Amino acid sequence: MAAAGGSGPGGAARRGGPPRSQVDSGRPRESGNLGQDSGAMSQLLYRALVSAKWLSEAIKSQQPSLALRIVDASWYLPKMKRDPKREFEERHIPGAVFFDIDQCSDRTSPYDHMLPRADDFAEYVGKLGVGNDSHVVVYDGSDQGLFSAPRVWWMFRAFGHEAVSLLDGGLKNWQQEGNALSSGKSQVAPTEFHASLDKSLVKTYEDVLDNLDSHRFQLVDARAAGRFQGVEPEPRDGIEPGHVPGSTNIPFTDFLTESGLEKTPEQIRSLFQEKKVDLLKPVVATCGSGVTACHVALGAFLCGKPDVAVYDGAWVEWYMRAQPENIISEGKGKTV
Ligand SMILES: O=S(=O)([O-])[S-]
Repeated sequence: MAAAGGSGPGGAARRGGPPRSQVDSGRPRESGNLGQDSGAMSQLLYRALVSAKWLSEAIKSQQPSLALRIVDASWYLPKMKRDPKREFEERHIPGAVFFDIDQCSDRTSPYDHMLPRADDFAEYVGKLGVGNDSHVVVYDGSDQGLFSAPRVWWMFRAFGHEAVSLLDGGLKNWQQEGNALSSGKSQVAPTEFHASLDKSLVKTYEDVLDNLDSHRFQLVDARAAGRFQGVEPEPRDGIEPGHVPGSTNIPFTDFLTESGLEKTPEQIRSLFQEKKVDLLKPVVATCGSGVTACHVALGAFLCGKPDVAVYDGAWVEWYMRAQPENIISEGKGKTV
């Protein structure tokens, strides 16, 4: 599965990538184009999701021109008591490498897995054998189908790598469809990767604070409804539940079908409409720590809106830094 040069997926990405039929068998991914040229838009969107069938055929064909690099980005909340690295060694998609979301982060920040510097990201993914010509396919092993993988999809895009897809339905669906698994540590040849941060895809505490008055963007929070409302506990010690004033709640699970596949763009567009989120206007996604927020960015991407930014510090940072009046909660809120 090592990335190959020249006519690899970097080239594919520049040409618009493999034909849609090759990418996503059976589940149409055409989306509304929000007023943009539909040809250009479908070229842009080809990479967002690949099906298990496509990936399994791509692995079997071993075509160097695909320059495929499969990435297991499993990450779980501590309360779930799962060890994603150990699980990776027990079972993963053949050829996959393990991406550690906590490791590939700004380790100097007091907040969880904040984006690393571009050079650090480049060094980390280069060691995983990901080059600028790689077509990266990301998945995770969650019960939901996809949980943390969209974070890594978004990280690649934030660092300028557009040739990145998610495996629809994740490892769960891969296994349900009877596809092969491997075990053990991955062996990869390191390569070079150059990264450059697209700052428009990242928002800070100051941006969200400023937005309380300026209303420049719509803030969508992907946490479960009870955490958003303030009536169910946050999973992190010392952090009470609640939400940023004026934000809208769309739990990340609402973007998925019961079987863990991504909903269709039409269903996702209705979801945004029901929640009165206007996709023609700026949208920023948030959640507990910047992981599940990326489902909002993915959902909008599938509807033809690739510019949804993520508030990286998310609720943990907001709760720690905001004044009590800016913690909206039906529960305890913030008193000091
Ligand atoms: O806490 S989380 O929503 O980032 S998984």
